[in-house]
Amino acid sequence: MARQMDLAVIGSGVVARSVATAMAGDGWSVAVIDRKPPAGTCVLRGCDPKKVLRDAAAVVDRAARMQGKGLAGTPVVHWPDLMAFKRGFTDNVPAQQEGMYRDAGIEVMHGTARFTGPNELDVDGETVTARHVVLGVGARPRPMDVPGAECLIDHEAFMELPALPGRIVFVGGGYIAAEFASLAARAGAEVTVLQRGDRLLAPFDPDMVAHVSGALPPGLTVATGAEVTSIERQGGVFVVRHRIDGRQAEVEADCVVHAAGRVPDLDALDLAAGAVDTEGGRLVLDDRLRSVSNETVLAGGDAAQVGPPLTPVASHDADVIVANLRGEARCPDYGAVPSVAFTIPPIASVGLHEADAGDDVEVRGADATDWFSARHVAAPVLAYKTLSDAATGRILGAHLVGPHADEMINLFAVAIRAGMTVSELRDVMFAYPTSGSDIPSML
Ligand SMILES: Cc1cc2nc3c(=O)[nH]c(=O)nc-3n(C[C@H](O)[C@H](O)[C@H](O)COP(=O)(O)OP(=O)(O)OC[C@H]3O[C@@H](n4cnc5c(N)ncnc54)[C@H](O)[C@@H]3O)c2cc1C
Ligand SMILES: NC(=O)c1ccc[n+]([C@@H]2O[C@H](COP(=O)([O-])OP(=O)(O)OC[C@H]3O[C@@H](n4cnc5c(N)ncnc54)[C@H](O)[C@@H]3O)[C@@H](O)[C@H]2O)c1
Repeated sequence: MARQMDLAVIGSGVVARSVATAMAGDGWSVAVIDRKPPAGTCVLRGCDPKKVLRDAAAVVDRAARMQGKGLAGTPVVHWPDLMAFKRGFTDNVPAQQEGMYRDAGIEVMHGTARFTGPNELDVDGETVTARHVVLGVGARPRPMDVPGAECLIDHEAFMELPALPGRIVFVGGGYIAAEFASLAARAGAEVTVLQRGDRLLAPFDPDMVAHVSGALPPGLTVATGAEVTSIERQGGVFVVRHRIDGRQAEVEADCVVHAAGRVPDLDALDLAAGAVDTEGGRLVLDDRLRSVSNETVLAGGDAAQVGPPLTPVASHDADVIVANLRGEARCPDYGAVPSVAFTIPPIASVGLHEADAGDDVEVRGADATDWFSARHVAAPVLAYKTLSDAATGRILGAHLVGPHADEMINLFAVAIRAGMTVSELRDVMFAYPTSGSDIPSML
């Protein structure tokens, strides 16, 4: 006997939770289906646990910088204790989420969902029919076609390691490599990042990235233009071979981590059976996040990757999906999505990039490492770049690196969303001495 629902949501992350609770609140019958314990990537396997590890490593970094400046004795990361502390933020969450769903009258199904018809799903042998299906299935590590790829562990396994390996290689040079390498090096590992591209952190301003690359801690080596060609297990050690500057090189490691990008996790869904079109491994969606071939199916977040695969985007997509399920006609707006890579120091970005700016855009930027905000914490880097419309003064973009860049970027996001001009933002009184009080000098 099939379960008949108004809405089946596949996934239980940011997209799924928001859509499911909103529609259940409207009186719809809703099922949330996940093959993993509910709560999704950000809370259980991504942003939150990563930030716990990273912020502990940042304490070590800050203390090390202050040696001889009033602090003596550097703290060390005790990995097993840090893991236990991290688990305090994750272990209870699935049960809490199940309780929350139950209280909201939402059915939680554990299993892998796949389409068996345009409005019908199979969930490990159980049939669910639904007027609408929302795909909040997220992303998975991009399959790597190199010999020995099975030796790679992913970020999830990395965050479960009982002990920090002595030597770690990260394959890739984006968010995951930069953040995890940064924290692992501060935690005491010898870390190598093998990045195929010509710099770390391609989505960020190249000048800000250069500051991050120039402030790498001891124990962290970044090789750019390095394409991994094979990984070989030799006893308990891995040999990671790569091509760099036209020659072959190799590096040994105790652990090799996949950080080479994530793709929408669509394979298990049998989308053809659901009449849901894909192209090149991506869903084909209209401007309201509906499948072009089956309008009763909508998708958002990392599964859709219409906007950048970030939590605030997943949350925004969920709002758009809810509006469209309610019969409104809403399109997503990805203008001014703030983004932070929680490297040590953090790097942040919002809005227009210099590379995309025309002649009518004013760009101001500087190395501000000699400002008080950096000097009083012995920070090795503080730099900024701001962009504004030359004619109207409207703020269009901001790119930051250094202490509190991760928080400051939100102030710029507010200014851009609110359509503020340079003179309006300069007029704001910021509490002093805070990093926010540097903002008028950045404009
Ligand atoms: C290591 C890491 C760190 C990150 N840090 C940040 C950060 O600091 N800031 C930020 O903004 N973003 C960060 N992100 C990105 C952010 O986590 C994602 O953009 C966000 O979680 C996407 O949410 P979602 O709802 O689209 O999917 P997810 O939260 O990934 O949910 C998808 C769920 O669908 C389930 N699923 C998939 N297929 C099926 C199926 N066929 N049947 C049943 N269930 C299925 C999966 O088990 C999963 O639980 C990070 C990502 C990673 C990997
Ligand atoms: N702080 C955050 O917001 C945060 C943190 C972690 C992850 N994320 C999200 O998760 C997504 C996935 O992260 P990611 O770091 O895996 O991907 P990414 O897309 O950020 O970076 C992948 C990098 O791997 C490199 N690469 C690909 N194949 C390679 C190979 N064979 N050899 C060497 N390098 C190779 C690419 O050049 C690219 O720079 C990101 O796009 C991001 O949106 C966000």
